[in-house]
Amino acid sequence: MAHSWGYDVENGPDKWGDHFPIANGPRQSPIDVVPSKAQYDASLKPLRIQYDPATAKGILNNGHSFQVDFVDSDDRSVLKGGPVSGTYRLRQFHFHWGSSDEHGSEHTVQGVKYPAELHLVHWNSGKYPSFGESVAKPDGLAVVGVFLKIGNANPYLQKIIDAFDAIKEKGKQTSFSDFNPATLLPGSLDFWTYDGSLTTPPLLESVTWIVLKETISVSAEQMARFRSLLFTGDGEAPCHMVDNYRPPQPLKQRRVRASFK
Ligand SMILES: NS(=O)(=O)c1c2ccccc2cc2ccccc12
Ligand SMILES: [Zn+2]
Repeated sequence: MAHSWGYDVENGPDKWGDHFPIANGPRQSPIDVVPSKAQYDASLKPLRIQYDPATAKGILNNGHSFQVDFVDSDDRSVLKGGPVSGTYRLRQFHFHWGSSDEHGSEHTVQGVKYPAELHLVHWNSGKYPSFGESVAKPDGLAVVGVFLKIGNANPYLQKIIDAFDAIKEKGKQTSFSDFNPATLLPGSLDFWTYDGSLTTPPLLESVTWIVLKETISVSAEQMARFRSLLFTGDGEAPCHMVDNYRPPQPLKQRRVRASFK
């Protein structure tokens, strides 16, 4: 039977190493970012992010999170600069969140947990012909992480939340168009960066992580809507999609660089 990883006690992060030994590898994600130990690197360029809302394609409940997928057949929505060389093309974004507002993010900042974390997934279109080709390469992927903090309702998140009724169960998807993910970015693009991995199986060590220092807002009511989604599919006993995060992993021989003093 195909391995079905998840976030329960019997198939969750502590068990992933049984089928994916790289779970104990040298560059696993997420990590706890310790700002005082991050090294300011003046050679880091400003992040250049340019997304075309017309590339938004659909929204899917994949049974682990929900993701918004983008047309990635050309370079209309791209990330450049920061710690990466060349052009990385936007593929999808998704979130991780908790069962309460006290936890849910994957990265933490000196032990501080946020209620949710947004991941914008990009692949190295300047060097590889496709996402599939890039996903296992050490410089194949770049993921921008953005922390969500409880505050005012976020009108840009609301457009995503309004689609949740159509994707409540695992496997459900619907069209999702004319959306600019740049509206989900904070005012400052100051970031920490380090070499890491996918935070879900297959945990491939192919991600340049770019974790933004500034948060975006989400209301407690909006977070409750995230928790209305289900891990389970039609006909299964319903299980709410919550706590779909991997805890921080050992930093090992890595350094974390900061784009700001
Ligand atoms: N949490 S994650 O960003 O590592 C991640 C991906 C990262 C890179 C490429 C594809 C990814 C697909 C994911 C699908 C679900 C959850 C995390 C995912
Ligand atoms: Zn993620």
